Amino acid sequence: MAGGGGYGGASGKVDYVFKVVLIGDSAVGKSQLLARFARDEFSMDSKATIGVEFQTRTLSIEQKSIKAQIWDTAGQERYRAVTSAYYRGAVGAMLVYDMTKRETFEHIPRWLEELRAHADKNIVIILIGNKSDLEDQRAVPTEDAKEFAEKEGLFFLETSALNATNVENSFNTLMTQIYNTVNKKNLASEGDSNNPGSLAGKKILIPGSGQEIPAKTSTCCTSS
Ligand SMILES: Nc1nc2c(ncn2[C@@H]2O[C@H](COP(=O)(O)OP(=O)(O)OP(=O)(O)O)[C@@H](O)[C@H]2O)c(=O)[nH]1
Repeated sequence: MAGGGGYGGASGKVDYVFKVVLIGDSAVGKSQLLARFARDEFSMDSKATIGVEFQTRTLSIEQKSIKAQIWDTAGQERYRAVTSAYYRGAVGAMLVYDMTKRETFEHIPRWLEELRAHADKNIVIILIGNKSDLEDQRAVPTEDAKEFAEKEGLFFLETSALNATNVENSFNTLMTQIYNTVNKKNLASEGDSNNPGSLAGKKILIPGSGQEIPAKTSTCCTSS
């Protein structure tokens, strides 16, 4: 397991830590979306992920410092880590397919099923159609994905890790929605409890993350 610091958040206090998981078939671009978001990097000869890795980046949402802890695992079954451990504590998920490969979109319901079986029921989910730079090889019409996302109550965006289109936007959308959900938890009793698809006003359980954590005065190891 590898961890890392993201850019833009090296100092100062962190108000919240949100764990987000990336899931989807092998080679859809999960690792490269993470590399683009956490380090603003991209690699064409990206290796298949083995096991689990995570990276972090700190964002500012409504004057709060939010650390996104993004977990990436293998799409290939034989390299996958223990599923329930991967999902434990996750408050957000990116469900990724490759818009040039129809079967990766057709497998999305299976990934959603796994997610719903293992993750907190109030987890915020965004569906991502990656590789939008390859428009001439498109195999999944935007409308099909949009319709699916609406039916399942997911956010949806098409991205390109290669040219960075919508990568910031998709992580920001997810983190902002998680923040809003956590922020509104005190309104749970007034919330829309008749609508099971709605996260608004519902309490979200965040074991080990997402809670307000005390400000740190300093962290280790400044070199001079
Ligand atoms: N053209 C294009 N290629 C991409 C994009 N994102 C990723 N790729 C390429 O797609 C291949 C697979 O990307 P990865 O990020 O390793 O895929 P993954 O989903 O993490 O794969 P696993 O680790 O096996 O689950 C690599 O060759 C990437 O360079 C993109 O937005 N556009």
